[in-house]
Amino acid sequence: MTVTVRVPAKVNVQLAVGAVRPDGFHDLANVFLAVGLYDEVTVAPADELRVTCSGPGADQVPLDRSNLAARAALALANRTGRVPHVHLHIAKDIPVAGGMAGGSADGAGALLACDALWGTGATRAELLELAAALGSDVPFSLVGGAALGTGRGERLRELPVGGAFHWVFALADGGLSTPAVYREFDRLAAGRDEPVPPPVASGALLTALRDGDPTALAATLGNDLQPAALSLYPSLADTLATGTKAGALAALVSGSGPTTAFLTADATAARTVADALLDSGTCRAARVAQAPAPGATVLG
Ligand SMILES: C[C@](O)(CO)[C@H](O)COP(=O)(O)OP(=O)(O)OC[C@H]1O[C@@H](n2ccc(N)nc2=O)[C@H](O)[C@@H]1O
Ligand SMILES: Nc1ncnc2c1ncn2[C@@H]1O[C@H](COP(=O)(O)OP(=O)(O)OP(=O)(O)O)[C@@H](O)[C@H]1O
Repeated sequence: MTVTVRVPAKVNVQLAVGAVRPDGFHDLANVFLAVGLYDEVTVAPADELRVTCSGPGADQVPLDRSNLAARAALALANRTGRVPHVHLHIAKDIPVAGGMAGGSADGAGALLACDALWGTGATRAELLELAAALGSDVPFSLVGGAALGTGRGERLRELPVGGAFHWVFALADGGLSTPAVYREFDRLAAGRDEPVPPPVASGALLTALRDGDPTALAATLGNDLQPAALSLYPSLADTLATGTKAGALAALVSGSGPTTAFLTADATAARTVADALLDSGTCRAARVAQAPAPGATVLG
């Protein structure tokens, strides 16, 4: 028997970052939106725990026990008294180290797939607690749709979304390390006179999401990690400018980057922006995707 779970990528439509906490994490007001780019995690019984990976960037994904899918299987087995002898296969389509929660998606996918394979009977709350222990973005990968994440981003309140949003994602060469981007955020903050304000979700942004209004959403998008990502990867500014010139309603760095995200008015505008980004040579690839997308889902 095998179980396959499909899990979406995310873009942060608002990422408000507070000061660094004593535990090294930052308090966030993190408005997640799941987008229609997916990894698939397939689990099957095996003689020992084994991870394989295929798809773009698969060579950069660790196949040992540091892989988030492996860690998820081990955590669930430990919690429910199972032996974690499974083969996990990850079919990657979410850019690796791209700021779109690819590893988190695989962690959430493996949790749900192993849960279904083993019939653990774990509750949704237990799966969410295990997910939060794996990483700040992992609970959202389970939930999908749109949600406000507080704390380090792991405490979720699901949000209503009133329509489809059309996005383009420009994939960059190489990746950015999430801890390095947060460290750069701290370095830039230390150079300013005012302390970092507490992170607060924008009411106007939540209304724009609820109304399914891309123009209003474009006016309220924001990513406090963007200056840090641009500082570490300055040429992203050219990619952002190219998409804006091609008619995107708004352009921003996705999470910790280096993927850049472009909100467009409709599917036609999305295609135009994607073509312009590709022609410009300011990115490695451009992908069109709709949001919101459902969270981790067992297929078949
Ligand atoms: C940038 C985002 O993707 C936006 O959704 C997330 O905040 C990062 O989430 P993630 O990759 O799941 O991060 P984790 O695996 O929990 O943490 C990795 C590292 O990122 C930094 N980190 C992460 C989340 C947070 N609220 N504050 C942080 O400072 C810490 O250095 C931490 O050691
Ligand atoms: N299943 C996995 N898929 C991809 N990377 C993984 C996985 N498990 C562990 N990693 C490690 O995590 C690092 C970050 O990869 P990931 O694709 O999750 O980045 P990201 O999308 O920028 O993350 P986030 O948006 O959550 O900050 C990789 O460089 C890799 O070493």
